[in-house]
Amino acid sequence: MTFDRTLKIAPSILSADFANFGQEIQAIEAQGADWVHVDVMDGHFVPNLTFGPAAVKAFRPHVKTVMDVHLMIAPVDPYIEAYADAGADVLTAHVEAGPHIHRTLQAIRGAGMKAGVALNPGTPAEAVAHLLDLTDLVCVMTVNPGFGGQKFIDMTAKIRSLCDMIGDRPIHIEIDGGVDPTTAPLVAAAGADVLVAGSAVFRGGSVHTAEVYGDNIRKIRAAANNG
Ligand SMILES: O=C(CO)[C@@H](O)[C@H](O)COP(=O)(O)O
Ligand SMILES: [Fe+2]
Repeated sequence: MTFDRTLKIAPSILSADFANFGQEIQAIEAQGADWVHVDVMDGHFVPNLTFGPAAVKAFRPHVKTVMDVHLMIAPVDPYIEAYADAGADVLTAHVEAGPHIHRTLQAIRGAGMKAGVALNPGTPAEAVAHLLDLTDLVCVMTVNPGFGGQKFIDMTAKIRSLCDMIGDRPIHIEIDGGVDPTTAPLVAAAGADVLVAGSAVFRGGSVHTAEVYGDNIRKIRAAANNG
């Protein structure tokens, strides 16, 4: 995985058809997705439950781009090897998930993956200030994590602070939650390069009408690039 700052759209398969993940992943990639975002929830760190390492491993052969795994679980450390074995390219843990995020990021890199750190809306940018040498991606949550389809919370001031803090380090800034053609220009202009979008990509389409996914992805990308 090489680093670049061009805008990337990462559809979240949380909004896909849960009976059809393989075809859904193939459809979004054929329609222009740059990364595939996989939301892992444990019913403890967040009040929702999705899938674990065995399911993520089953997604892997379908993902030809980058498998971006967002862990909304606590604790994280006991599962890092399992997600490496499942084939995650990027593994993101929440800074709020435990007291030892520094060790967690070291372990993620040690297991051969890119290390991401996510910030809930209530957590300040400064929480990652001493983690940047261990971090390949900072995920700024623009909803409280747990569900797709929630209303965007404006975090543009936090994104700008992170950009200043990151400087020219090769660290992606990812935005997750409520991204659509209206909100994408705000976060792109503030400095984000990876835009996660679930409902705004899958809305109105299916694996049989995958061109709808393509239209949705193009609209988000065009809005972000023109913003
Ligand atoms: O991590 C999460 C939610 O906790 C996200 O990745 C959502 O899946 C984004 O969904 P939309 O807000 O784009 O519908
Ligand atoms: Fe996510």
